Amino acid sequence: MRRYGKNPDEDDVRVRPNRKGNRPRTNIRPKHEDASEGLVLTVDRGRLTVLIDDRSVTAMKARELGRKSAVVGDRVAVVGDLSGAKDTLARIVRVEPRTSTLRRTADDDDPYERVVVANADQLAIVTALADPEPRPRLIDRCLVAAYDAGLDPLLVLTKSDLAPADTLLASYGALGVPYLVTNRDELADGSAADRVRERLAGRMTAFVGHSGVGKTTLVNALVPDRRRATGRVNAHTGRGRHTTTSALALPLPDDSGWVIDTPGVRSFGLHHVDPARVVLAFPDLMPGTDGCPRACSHDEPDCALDGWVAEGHADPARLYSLRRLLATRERREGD
Ligand SMILES: Nc1nc2c(ncn2[C@@H]2O[C@H](COP(=O)(O)OP(=O)(O)OP(=O)(O)O)[C@@H](O)[C@H]2O)c(=O)[nH]1
Ligand SMILES: [Zn+2]
Repeated sequence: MRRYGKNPDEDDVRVRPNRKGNRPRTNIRPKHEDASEGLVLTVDRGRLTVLIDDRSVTAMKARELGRKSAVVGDRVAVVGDLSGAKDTLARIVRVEPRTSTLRRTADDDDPYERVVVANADQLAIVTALADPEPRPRLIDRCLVAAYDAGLDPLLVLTKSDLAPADTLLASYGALGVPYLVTNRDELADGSAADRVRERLAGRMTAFVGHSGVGKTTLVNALVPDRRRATGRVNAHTGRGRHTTTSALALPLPDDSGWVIDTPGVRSFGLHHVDPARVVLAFPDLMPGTDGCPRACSHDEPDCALDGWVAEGHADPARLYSLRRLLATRERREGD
């Protein structure tokens, strides 16, 4: 399996090495020194909305980018008509190196990776405590994706007015994932948004969750002028509805960070995940992997972690949690 972007400095472009060496790649890319820097706010059918200074500019990929894609959160260089006026179309000539790349596949055996967002540093995993019922496997999968991409996870448990959070929290205790619990009253009086906002300060946080968990309600509470922001974006993409069909980056008030709302997910395929990166999120277990066979998945009989933990070097609940996350890749139920 080919892997991409495991190195945060690595580009997302899928260039095959020139094995034959008969056609050296030349750098024909014009310099575009006059290009302006922008941030991709959303993507809709090949049209990207890019924030340049304070303007939303509609742009498309320049041909020279080839198969390289620009996704929400990408920093890009843009040329052409940058006025943001109606019916203008600028060109994206460069995608800057990403600090992170959150990916998913539709299914675990689906090799087609889609990049969900670029440059996020936190993943808010939104789960309702009821209506719809929490789906721990989906949470685990999102956690694995976050760890793989190097994003800090944040668990946001909504609708605690409908069901208590203790059972779910107990099963995540050993993982040490930071969490917040919100309910309807706190949404109404603004305290839910205030508490969530504290965790978002200065960060770019992608919100993921199953449809109906209250993600949009929460994001709207965090970004009070969202309706205006989405309205503006829609004007440029020509889309009349404001359903979340593409990820959308929204600035938090007072320049205090970015929220990226993403469409509700039913599954989070992990075909692309490298187990060796998941264990990096368990620094307390890392020394125990020294005795592992080469390319150990840490979920196999020869894994040295069992013996090491049995010797008392780490909390067995931590190894159990790691194994649970690693095992979530093997399941095929689609969640
Ligand atoms: N009881 C209760 N209902 C809530 C709470 N938060 C949101 N809801 C309701 O849950 C329903 C779904 O909320 P949305 O914000 O649309 O859910 P979503 O996750 O954005 O769903 P998609 O847009 O389909 O991805 C709405 O009817 C909300 O009013 C909560 O804390 N308590
Ligand atoms: Zn191992």
